[in-house]
Amino acid sequence: MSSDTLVLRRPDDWHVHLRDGAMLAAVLPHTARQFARAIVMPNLAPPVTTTAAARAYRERILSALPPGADFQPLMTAYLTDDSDPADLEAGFRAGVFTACKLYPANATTNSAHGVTSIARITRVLETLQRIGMPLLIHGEATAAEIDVYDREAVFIESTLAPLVAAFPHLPVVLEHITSAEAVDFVGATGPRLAATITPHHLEINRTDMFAGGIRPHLYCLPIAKRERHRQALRRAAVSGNPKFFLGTDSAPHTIGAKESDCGCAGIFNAPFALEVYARVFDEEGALDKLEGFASEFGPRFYGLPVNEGRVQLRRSETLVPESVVAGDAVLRPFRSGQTLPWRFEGSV
Ligand SMILES: NC(=O)N[C@@H](CC(=O)O)C(=O)O
Ligand SMILES: [Zn+2]
Ligand SMILES: [Zn+2]
Repeated sequence: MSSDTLVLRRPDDWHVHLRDGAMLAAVLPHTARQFARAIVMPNLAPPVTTTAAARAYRERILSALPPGADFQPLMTAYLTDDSDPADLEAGFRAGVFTACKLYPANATTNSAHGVTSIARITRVLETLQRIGMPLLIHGEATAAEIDVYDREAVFIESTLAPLVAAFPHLPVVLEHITSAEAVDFVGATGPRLAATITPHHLEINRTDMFAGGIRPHLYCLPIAKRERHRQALRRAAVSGNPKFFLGTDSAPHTIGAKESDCGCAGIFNAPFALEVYARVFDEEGALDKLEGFASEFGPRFYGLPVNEGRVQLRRSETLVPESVVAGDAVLRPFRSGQTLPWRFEGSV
């Protein structure tokens, strides 16, 4: 393999929003082109809270796949204060659910039905620990008085640390980490705690959100932090530590919903996700660490086999278009207008 081509075991995306209806049809081909499997977030409106709803959503995803696509959606259950542990267990044992998702109520997009306090879901957590079903967490404290840039660190201290201490055998993924505090906590805690890292949090800091004016397409939650946090995330991603693996958090909203008086949180990065990760690992002199991060550590954590196929990236300039037209919707992809140094070429 020359240094201008990069062949990887087929990667998976361990955190993605595929949405529903016309938006699902528009964004799914981008994820299915680059990834073999994806952990599909359940924050639809209404949210996917039961095995029956997840089964139906999985069918809609499979029906929306382009002909010939080889892609497996891995479904998650949106936890509420009223989640039924017996249904979650049945859905997990039936192979419908891969994991449960904990949104603190009102932490992010479509989280109004989320969990209001961990004490409300004690029986659920006991069940998950007993059956080995992973708990995926949007880790932000939600009290209005907490500064938005501190919400992840406060959540770790006030909620995550006691949770992992109370449930030491529960597999937990702290999703889309954004801070040095998260890197340090995940690194220092036992093997049942892992974290996903997005392409955008590896590339942008909070100042980039205001470069020359407000940049609504760089607004996501948890919000990008100071440069020192971005550097900590980059070190974690390229470290070869299997606790840190790929999760794009591709979260499409229409351009209209982003460029608004009260714009939505979420960055649509699915079309060029691997190209951006490759640029980051290349800049860090760590292209040899990309395969573990993208294709091996996630399956290992979830107890799933790694993919058998291989994909190729080539060092070749790739212009990211200004927009991706998706039926009636127009979406702005992450890094629109930029030229990326890598190109995803598909299976080899
Ligand atoms: N990341 C985001 O900013 N938005 C996500 C929700 C989430 O992952 O928190 C979305 O669904 O739009
Ligand atoms: Zn989230
Ligand atoms: Zn997300």
